[in-house]
Amino acid sequence: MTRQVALPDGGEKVRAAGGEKLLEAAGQVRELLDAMVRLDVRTPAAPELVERLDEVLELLRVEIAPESAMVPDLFKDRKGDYMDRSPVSGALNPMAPPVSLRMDGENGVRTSTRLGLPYQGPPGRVHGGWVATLLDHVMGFAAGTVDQWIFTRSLTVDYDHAVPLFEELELTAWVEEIDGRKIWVRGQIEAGGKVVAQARGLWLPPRNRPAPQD
Ligand SMILES: CCCCCCCCCCCCCC(=O)SCCNC(=O)CCNC(=O)[C@H](O)C(C)(C)COP(=O)(O)OP(=O)(O)OC[C@H]1O[C@@H](n2cnc3c(N)ncnc32)[C@H](O)[C@@H]1OP(=O)(O)O
Repeated sequence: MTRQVALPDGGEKVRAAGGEKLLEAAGQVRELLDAMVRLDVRTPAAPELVERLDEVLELLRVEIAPESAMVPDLFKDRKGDYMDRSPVSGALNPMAPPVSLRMDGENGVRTSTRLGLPYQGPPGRVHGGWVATLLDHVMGFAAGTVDQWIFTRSLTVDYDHAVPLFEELELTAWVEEIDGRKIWVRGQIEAGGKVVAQARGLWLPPRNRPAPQD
């Protein structure tokens, strides 16, 4: 198995393919998500919001692909386009903060991000599930192989301190050990120069990859 890291390109390919406006729209929906969790329940803007969003959804209903068309074939399709829709680093997925990754030496990846209110768990802190998601994602890329999919088999997270909202978070992940198919990875999140969460995990490719056709 070739272990080679391939990082998402932050929407560069989407832009090159003429998707500039769609990226802009994804940014607007991201802003909308943030606005939704900051509105008062009795906001007088609600009726108009419903009406306008209804119009937007009507516009999209004729354009969107069926769900099944958006699920890549595990053994055939390339990962690149799919990554633009990822819930963590997908430039086109408004749920994604998004997190854009860069290399950190030969065996690691690094990123920084800042999470707002849609990601709140305990007051002022990032939801623990999202802490694990961020680590899982960044560690998955550190483990990444370009020639096939790779899955998290085990992930143990230590929540050492609060992971704060509204502050720059530094995420790093690096390969600790490779043992045949098994890739062991470590990851951590720092805030204000202190490690606030750390993780260790095991990544594996699927076992039953079919033989190449030609
Ligand atoms: C441009 C794009 C690039 C993209 C890059 C991609 C990055 C994507 C980033 C996104 C990231 C998002 C990430 C996601 O969202 S990944 C989504 C969440 N994960 C999954 O869905 C995975 C579900 N599991 C499986 O599909 C299978 O289990 C897999 C395929 C992983 C392995 O099935 P396999 O058939 O191989 O069998 P096995 O599972 O029994 O076990 C295999 C081996 O492992 C050993 N073992 C297990 N646990 C432990 C343990 N705790 N300590 C020590 N050892 C442990 C175990 O003993 C065995 O060892 P051995 O007997 O073989 O010696």
